[in-house]
Amino acid sequence: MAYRLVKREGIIILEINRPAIHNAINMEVLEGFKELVHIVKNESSIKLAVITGAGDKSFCSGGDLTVLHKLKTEQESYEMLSDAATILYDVATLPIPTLALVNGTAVGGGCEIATLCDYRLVKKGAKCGFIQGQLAITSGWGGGTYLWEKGLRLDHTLQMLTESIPYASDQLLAIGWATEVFEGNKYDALETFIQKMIVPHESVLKAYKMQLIRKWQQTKLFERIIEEVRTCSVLWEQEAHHQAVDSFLSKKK
Ligand SMILES: CC[C@H](C(=O)O)C(=O)SCCNC(=O)CCNC(=O)[C@H](O)C(C)(C)COP(=O)(O)OP(=O)(O)OC[C@H]1O[C@@H](n2cnc3c(N)ncnc32)[C@H](O)[C@@H]1OP(=O)(O)O
Repeated sequence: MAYRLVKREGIIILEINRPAIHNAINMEVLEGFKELVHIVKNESSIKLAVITGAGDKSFCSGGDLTVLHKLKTEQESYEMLSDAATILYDVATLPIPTLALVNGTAVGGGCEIATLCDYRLVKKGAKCGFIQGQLAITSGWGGGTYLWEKGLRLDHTLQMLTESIPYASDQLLAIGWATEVFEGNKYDALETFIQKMIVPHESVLKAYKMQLIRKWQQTKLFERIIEEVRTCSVLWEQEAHHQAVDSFLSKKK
């Protein structure tokens, strides 16, 4: 399976399970996100949703370029991008806190997925960044729009998007993108982090998450995400993007 879903003691964990290609996202993984949303919305006892990656190298390297490179036109890419962005919006607006357990590299759409979560626990040494610019596109799953919502200094937000490079864990903490940086076993770090949060009744957690979701509804976050998708799909069709993807794939061993 391209993902694993594990429930334990009020927590549900989705692990992206494609470590050979740095946990790149394909349609099967997106189905896993849909299943995560379905479970949380139907099991009121779940208090926290965690996303992580299999292995110790990567959290997620974004969209699977061996699949995505087949999409050439604005319309083809818009359909894929909007489908994924809609699924990920349902994850971001789950009625409980969400946490990215960043066990390694998170780049491109992988950095977008970590950014949409409410918390980011980042392994020391992990590198995360919006590297889409290296492919001559912008973020396309909502990640840029979510980043503007995370309360970083506006110049740091624009810098993280436009530099299109992975940031080291200490820099991610310094600019306020990482909630915490941990060393050692990721599940030990998760356990320590949630000790305090799991105490309140789930209705308390849901009430506070609803305050954020209400703000996003009132500021038309989803509409802004679809504008991001449209911008990405226009750039996607450009020759510069296709050349950048072909160049990456031609390096494959
Ligand atoms: C859908 C749109 C979305 C957005 O724009 O919002 C996106 O995410 S677009 C995709 C953006 N992601 C990338 O461009 C990341 C590409 N990958 C890398 O930069 C590197 O692989 C990295 C930094 C993750 C790891 O580098 P490292 O040198 O340690 O490993 P390799 O590059 O040799 O990778 C090993 C192996 O995995 C394959 N691989 C890695 N990432 C992807 C990917 N996203 N899609 C498909 N395949 C990927 C890589 O080709 C190598 O394959 P091999 O056959 O072993 O040569």
